Amino acid sequence: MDVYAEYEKKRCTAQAAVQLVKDGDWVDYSQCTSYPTALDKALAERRDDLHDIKVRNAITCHPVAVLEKDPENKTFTYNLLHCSAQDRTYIDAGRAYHEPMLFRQCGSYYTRGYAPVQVAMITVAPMDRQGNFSFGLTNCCQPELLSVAEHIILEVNPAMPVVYGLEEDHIHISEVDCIVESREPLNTSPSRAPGDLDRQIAAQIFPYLHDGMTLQLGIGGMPNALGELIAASDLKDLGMHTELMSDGYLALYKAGKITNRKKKLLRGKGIFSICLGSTELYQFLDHSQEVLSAPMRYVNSVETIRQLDDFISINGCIAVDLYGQVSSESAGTRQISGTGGQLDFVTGAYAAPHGKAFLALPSSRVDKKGVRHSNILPLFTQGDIITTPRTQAPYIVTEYGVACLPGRTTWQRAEALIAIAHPDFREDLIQAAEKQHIWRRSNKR
Ligand SMILES: CC(=O)SCCNC(=O)CCNC(=O)[C@H](O)C(C)(C)COP(=O)(O)OP(=O)(O)OC[C@H]1O[C@@H](n2cnc3c(N)ncnc32)[C@H](O)[C@@H]1OP(=O)(O)O
Ligand SMILES: CCCC(=O)O
Repeated sequence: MDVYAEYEKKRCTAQAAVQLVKDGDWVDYSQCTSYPTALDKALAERRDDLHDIKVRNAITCHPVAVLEKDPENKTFTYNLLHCSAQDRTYIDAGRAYHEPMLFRQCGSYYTRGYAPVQVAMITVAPMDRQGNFSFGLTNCCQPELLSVAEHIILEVNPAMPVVYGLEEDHIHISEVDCIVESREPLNTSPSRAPGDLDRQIAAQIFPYLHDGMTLQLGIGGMPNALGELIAASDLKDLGMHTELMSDGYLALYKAGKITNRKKKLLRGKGIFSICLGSTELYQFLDHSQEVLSAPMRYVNSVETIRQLDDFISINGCIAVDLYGQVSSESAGTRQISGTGGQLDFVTGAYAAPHGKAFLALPSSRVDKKGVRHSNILPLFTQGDIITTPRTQAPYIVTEYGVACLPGRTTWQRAEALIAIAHPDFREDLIQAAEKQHIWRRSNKR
């Protein structure tokens, strides 16, 4: 096959490519940095001649053309596997919907037929001489999505780095319907910079870290603060096995902290599944032999993580109740993010020899009226979604300390969690624990 002739045959404008979309279709934008910006704009222009188009995506970094062009959602329904700050604005306005998932299972929703896809539109790197397009920054569920899509449109962008993968890391031109060339800017990080509170929380986790461990850092300000702390520390020979590759890891690579030399699995290689950060991070990954991508079903699999000795997982959460139930994705019924890989990594870290998972949160928050609320609650009553059940609750961290929950009774949990609650709320929490019959007379006050 002459791959260049094939390329010319399939190359077209975004407007021509989106003619593949038909009434009633599910259109999948994949996730995060593979967002097809030019195709999204072209699809939006078809608002008046299409009907009932369901678009699926995750972690949107800028306004979505199909929603901006269709303010009454007459044609397009937007569905999200994981939510960013941008996505929250749409969900809050009743203009988008969450699709709950576990990241390690997300690809199987496609292959088992639960998540239909008529048209997949993804951004990839330019074609190589063999006719392959690298998935670049988003490996994620790309293999499964592309295996079931009835039509595949590639948005080829020279800004997308070529990222080598463990196994599936590209698509061949023979499998593609249309190719659209684009120079749209890639999505860059919407992640929050760390503040003082994040640094205080990160400092509580720091004593648990040691040379040679393999690290998974989640999304949010606190994991970024921890990255800063480690970069400035004496720790050495760390490994990277993470769902999300972020600028926190770039800082660790630049500081020489990550060598992957001590990893028990894939020694010498850092592994990720999706990447979101700065342009500098994307350039760092281009043709890297040290950092490889892999599908989410591999990276987040408990079977994989348990082979990593000394595995430490650190993620953020929103609220915890005195039973040890953790909500990391909603505030009441307000969808904030998603389960993402949290439960995968909590489960995997526990299975790994010497593994530990930390879920971190500020002990309280002050609302817009200046009123302080505890993030450690007697019990959840407002419809909050439980991301990590109490049976899997790991180490919970606030700026006041660390509560280790596995193997602890209800009264021990209540005591450990109240000890790391904001001091203004501890007495109320003790009274609530007494009423809930999870406070023992000999508990400390
Ligand atoms: C990389 C991997 O491998 S990822 C695997 C792990 N995945 C996960 O852990 C997923 C779940 N966790 C998360 O998504 C994040 O860690 C979070 C949301 C818990 C924290 O992330 P941060 O960026 O630090 O959150 P931040 O403090 O900026 O708050 C995010 C939003 O939640 C709201 N929020 C946070 N806490 C509360 C609360 N207690 N009550 C009400 N709202 C709250 C904030 O107001 C903000 O909303 P807005 O931007 O619309 O105003
Ligand atoms: C991009 C991070 C997704 C997750 O929280 O798992």
